[in-house]
Amino acid sequence: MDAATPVVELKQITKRFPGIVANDSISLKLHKGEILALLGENGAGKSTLMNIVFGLYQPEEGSIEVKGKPVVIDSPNKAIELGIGMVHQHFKLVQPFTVTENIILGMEPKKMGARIDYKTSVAKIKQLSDQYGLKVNPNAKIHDISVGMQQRVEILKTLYRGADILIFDEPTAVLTPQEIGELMVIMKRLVAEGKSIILITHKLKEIMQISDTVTIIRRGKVIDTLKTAETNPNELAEKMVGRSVTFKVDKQASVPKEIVLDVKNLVSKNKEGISVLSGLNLQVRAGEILGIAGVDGNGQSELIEAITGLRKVDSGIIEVRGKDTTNKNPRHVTESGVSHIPEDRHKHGWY
Ligand SMILES: Nc1ncnc2c1ncn2[C@@H]1O[C@H](COP(=O)(O)OP(=O)(O)OP(=O)(O)O)[C@@H](O)[C@H]1O
Repeated sequence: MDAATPVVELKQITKRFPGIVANDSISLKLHKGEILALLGENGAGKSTLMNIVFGLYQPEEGSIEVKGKPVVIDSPNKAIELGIGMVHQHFKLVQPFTVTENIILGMEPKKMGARIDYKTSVAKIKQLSDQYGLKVNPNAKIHDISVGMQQRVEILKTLYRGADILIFDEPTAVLTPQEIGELMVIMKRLVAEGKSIILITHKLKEIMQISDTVTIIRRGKVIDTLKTAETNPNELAEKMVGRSVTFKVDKQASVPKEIVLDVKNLVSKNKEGISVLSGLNLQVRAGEILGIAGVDGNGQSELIEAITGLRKVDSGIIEVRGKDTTNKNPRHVTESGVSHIPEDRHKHGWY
């Protein structure tokens, strides 16, 4: 394979679901040592495309070449065999197991009587961790390490299996700003060592910071492929949504009036008895927008569920315009004047 041959080339990939063309004749190329960002709004078709590359879906039309050779990727095992690894947005780790146990899980020898040499695995993981600056302790238990570190275990899992093409699915959604910085450094290190990366995202800042090339998809179609150095967030946003976008909001200072939502000392526990909301207080006044900041998984979803009646709370009070709606059903809450636009409209919405 000469240097100009893409490590992955998708040629006119089409994938249909009932009533929708999720991928419409998509072509793209990933070169060795490159970070290619796949940019698109929710529902644009990014995950479908990457699930095809990772062997989870089969396209109806089109073909794939890996390192210049036509391939059929009919399972994740086949993808791994071809050197393709996926770092999922939702980690697939067993909490009470160690880093090493998680990494070797599923790679046990098929031959009767053959055993995995745990010590050798630890040494190999240590070596990979050092080589790519991952700073992972092979003997740590997953439930004792941070989310950022867990993501690095997922990266190690792909490297351990010999991946040289890594797909990252919205990797920064679960990270703190500091962890995002660290991930960027790791991605740069991976490509410097000869790996190639596809980064699925809709975050323009990260694309500008880290990628070499951007392919924009909208409604299942490739809109454009641009060199990152030759574009800017405005152009990317316009191509992503299909109309001009302004980042400037002319906003007058709000004049908040009476309290319309009052949340007092809210406590809610999950099935394991761990508090997901621990004495939370907030007030929203008429005429104001209240923003809630936080990394995924810190109780935002549970708070929304509690307010909208989808989750029972263990103690505390929720009042809408002075009326107690604590632990009332969603219909009651809706009739009290609360509506909810869910984060994932496919999973929780009705349109
Ligand atoms: N298994 C499926 N069955 C039916 N329709 C699907 C399936 N998977 C995806 N779709 C549809 O295909 C379209 C593309 O979805 P896809 O998940 O690939 O988009 P995306 O760009 O990854 O968006 P997101 O960021 O929300 O995941 C959407 O309209 C979605 O509803």
